Amino acid sequence: MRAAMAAADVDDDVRGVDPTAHRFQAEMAALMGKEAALFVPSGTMGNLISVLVHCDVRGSEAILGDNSHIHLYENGGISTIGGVHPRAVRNNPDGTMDVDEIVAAIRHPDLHCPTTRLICLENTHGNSGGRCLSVEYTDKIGEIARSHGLKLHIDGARIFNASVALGVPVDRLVKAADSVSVCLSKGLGAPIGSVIVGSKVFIDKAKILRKTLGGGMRQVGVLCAAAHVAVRDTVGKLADDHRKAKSLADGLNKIGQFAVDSATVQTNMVFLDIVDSRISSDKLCQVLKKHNVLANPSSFTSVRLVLHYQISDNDVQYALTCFEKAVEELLLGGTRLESLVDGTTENLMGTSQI
Ligand SMILES: Cc1ncc(COP(=O)(O)O)c(C=O)c1O
Ligand SMILES: C[C@@H](O)[C@H](N)C(=O)O
Repeated sequence: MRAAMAAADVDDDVRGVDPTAHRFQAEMAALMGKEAALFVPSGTMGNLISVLVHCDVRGSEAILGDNSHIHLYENGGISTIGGVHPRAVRNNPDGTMDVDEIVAAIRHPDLHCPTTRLICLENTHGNSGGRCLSVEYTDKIGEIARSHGLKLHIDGARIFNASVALGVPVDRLVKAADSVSVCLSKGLGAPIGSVIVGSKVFIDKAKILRKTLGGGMRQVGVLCAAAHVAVRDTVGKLADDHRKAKSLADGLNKIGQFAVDSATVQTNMVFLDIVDSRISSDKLCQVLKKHNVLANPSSFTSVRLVLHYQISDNDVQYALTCFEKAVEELLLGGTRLESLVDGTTENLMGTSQI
């Protein structure tokens, strides 16, 4: 990937003449079954641009999940920057929103109300454990959008994980969407960036908005070269990430203090519940970090683990031993573990980021 970056043929992308950016964008548009594509610095900007292009009239409203990334983790950008009103609909545990609740949220013309212009989905759904939205569900929401004169955007930060887990080609999975934002810098392993895909008219507007937001980049071919390698070489490794996630979940379920609903482990994420009240997620993550196992508390009693292709099966087994040691330390007050860790830390495997 670094060699591809160094060798990239580059020029000024603000003037639209970076050849590697052109090639990568054309490749992604074809792969996703859309007319055009645009490289952007982040998934947050990809979602923001997409929503603002679809909702380019004052008083617009976007229907989105109350547990979605756009609604929770993008600083409310669609409102604070774009003046778009969010209409949050309850996310189900599987990441979907009930069809009838979406339909009920669509505004009827009324002097008192914003105008619905967009429905946003998220696939896979991050806060639901990386679960996949089916192609049937996506098509159904697309049909609802079309029949009501609305657009459909998919936050596809991990859309390739969904495609691989479902066994559905990615262009088929997003066929109903008017736009998709795809993260290259997550499980695909590129150092930075996302790409948005849609119609040529949509992408032409998106390009202007990207510049407005300060996202116009110059020799961006350096980054697109990495992104090309990521899509070419890593999509084929995602199924193995998913297999290792299930292996991690199975191992965690053998430790009495933890529980994982294995049915929710569909891709590369594992959300574990701590079923021993003596252990908090913060403390657990702190102890794991001492052993180079990086995890995020997702609530006081649950922890999120995300796998990627550089995590080996041995790393998964190593992580499981670290969970066992963490339990000992947190329940025994660190007596036995300190002696264990002091004497053997340097023998433990290298950095294993789970
Ligand atoms: C589902 C989802 N959408 C969008 C984003 C935003 O991506 P970025 O961190 O590149 O802004 C993330 C975060 O990583 C995400 O998990
Ligand atoms: C928090 C969010 O921005 C990030 N995508 C994550 O899943 O960790």
